[in-house]
Amino acid sequence: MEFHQIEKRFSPEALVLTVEKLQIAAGEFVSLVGPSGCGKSTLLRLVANLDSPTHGELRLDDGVDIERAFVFQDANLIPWRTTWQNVQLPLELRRHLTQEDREAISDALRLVGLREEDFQKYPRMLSGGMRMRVSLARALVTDPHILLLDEPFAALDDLLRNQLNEQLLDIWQRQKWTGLFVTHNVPEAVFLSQRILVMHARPGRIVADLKVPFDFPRTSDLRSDPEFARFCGEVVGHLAGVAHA
Ligand SMILES: Nc1ncnc2c1ncn2[C@@H]1O[C@H](COP(=O)(O)OP(=O)(O)OP(=O)(O)O)[C@@H](O)[C@H]1O
Repeated sequence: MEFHQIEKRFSPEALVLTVEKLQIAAGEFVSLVGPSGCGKSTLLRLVANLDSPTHGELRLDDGVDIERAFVFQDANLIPWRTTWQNVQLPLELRRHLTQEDREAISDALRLVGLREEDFQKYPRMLSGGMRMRVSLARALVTDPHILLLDEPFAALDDLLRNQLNEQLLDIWQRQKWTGLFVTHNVPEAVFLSQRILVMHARPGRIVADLKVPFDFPRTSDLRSDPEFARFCGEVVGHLAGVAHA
């Protein structure tokens, strides 16, 4: 994925996002952190092709039909559809379902930690964490090359967020889609990512591109490593505009 001199304006006088040059390799997991209004969601929407740049070029792999899936903070499930039917939706919109599709739905649901007894439940019968798992399964079932996640776990408590972070990382390690993850939570960004892009507002721009210095696989123990706390402090410094040594 390559950004070349991208600019996004919603009106001629307001430059919302500017990205001179940015490259993200296939299979990378990158987080975007920054204050409210700095253009994180706008950047994701450009990659998702839900919006287009005012200027510049955003290139995805040449000649390949890039499958993109989006997960939002709100699970956005259809209330009158069961768990299974919600996850089936993106496949059903494309084609007549095959046995292979049914297996893919079952695999996606199990991968995110849902059990067979949950498959026929309606969203109102599920907890917030389970609804988010369904939303994640609905994105994964399309076998995306790029997974765009816009604060997917922001509404969940810390314990559940940590657990879902560990599962997401585990899924990424198995499937190796390219992950673009927006969060306000610095430890979450550090735990998940290989790279963190720190953004500032007015105009929205990337001010730091940080390599996260921890190996994979990562386990929950990493969060209590003093080096983890130190690196989180470094990211916070960049957010505040104070570069750390
Ligand atoms: N469709 C739109 N029309 C006009 N302005 C918009 C539109 N979408 C976003 N903006 C503006 O663009 C700027 C960046 O918005 P964006 O949602 O990308 O920020 P963000 O960093 O994701 O913020 P948050 O962390 O609060 O979600 C904001 O000033 C916002 O008001």
